[in-house]
Amino acid sequence: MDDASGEPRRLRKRPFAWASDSSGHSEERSSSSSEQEQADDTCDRWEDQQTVEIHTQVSEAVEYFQLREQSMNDHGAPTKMGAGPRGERVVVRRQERLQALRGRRPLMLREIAKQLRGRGFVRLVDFLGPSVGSNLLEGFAQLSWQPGRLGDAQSSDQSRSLRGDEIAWPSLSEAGRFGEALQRWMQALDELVADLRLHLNRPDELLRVERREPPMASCYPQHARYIRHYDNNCDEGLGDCNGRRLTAVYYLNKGMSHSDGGHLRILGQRGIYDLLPDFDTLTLFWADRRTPHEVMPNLSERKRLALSCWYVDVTEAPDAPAFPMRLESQSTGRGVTCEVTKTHDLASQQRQREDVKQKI
Ligand SMILES: O=C(O)CCC(=O)C(=O)O
Ligand SMILES: [Fe+2]
Repeated sequence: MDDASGEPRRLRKRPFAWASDSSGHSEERSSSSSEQEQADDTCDRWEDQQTVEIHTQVSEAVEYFQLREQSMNDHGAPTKMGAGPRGERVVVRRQERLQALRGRRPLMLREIAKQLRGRGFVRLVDFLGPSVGSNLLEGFAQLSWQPGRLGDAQSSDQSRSLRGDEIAWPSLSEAGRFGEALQRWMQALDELVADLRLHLNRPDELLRVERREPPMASCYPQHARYIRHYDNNCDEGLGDCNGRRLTAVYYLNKGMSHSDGGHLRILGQRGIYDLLPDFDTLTLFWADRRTPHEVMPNLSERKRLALSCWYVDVTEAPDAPAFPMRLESQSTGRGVTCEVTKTHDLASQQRQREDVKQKI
């Protein structure tokens, strides 16, 4: 893929360059912001030589399949990083930094952009407040659910053991409190992404992201998991390119603790992070090959509930079933009403998408 400057295609950033100590744990080093930026620059440096490119791609593939094997053999093993003090401390520190910038939106946006660019994900707590979250939660009871499916697999016992969630597509035109809450959520998310476009304006970031898929609700019963995968398995225009650039997942699980499992495990460029899917928390991460991730088994009897949306670069996938997002940034916004999409027939398009979604 050529970049905006018209430079020739070069090697994609290595997706698996996280630092790991000999125990297999990864740790974020505390670093000054200039060191941090230097590290980011290093990540952005490209290799030019063809041989290096081929070698790197082969070892990435091998590494990825080893990771997948590891994921499939985990069988609900307790999480290593998030449950332990180190990984959690890092995630919490980042969150606190963001919290401190609340009410100062321009600074908050810069911090969100920095975290996304630097480690591939960002976690925002107290995204909408308890009443919107509770109305969403209430509405989940009225959705019609169906099994989530892996790319090529039928809904067999084996595929359910790899991906055990149930999914549904709530309509933004739902009546009552649920519909209102959905629209509030969608609007807040669209505004956030629109604002972030100003900070994340590279071609492989949000530059060409103007659309999003219909939101998807997910429900993981006890023991359900989702093995390691990418949400968009596109490699420089090759492979299964669905245009997804940014994944947003908003969680609805009250009173969760690490012993409940169900973490979102992100294999980021700087480490492995287990993120607790707790109530009113939003996680954003790159949907493409920069972010292998998985949902760890839900060890609790309570269902793990979330609402997701994928933001799409249609230049990568012109036929993607995606719709215009609200593009006005909140800072300059004039209160344009959130576009309401009937998800009726979108559900069948979405199902087709789920069928072809490449799972590793
Ligand atoms: O619910 C989550 O934390 C992530 C789910 C996921 O990876 C997906 O639906 O593709
Ligand atoms: Fe995913």
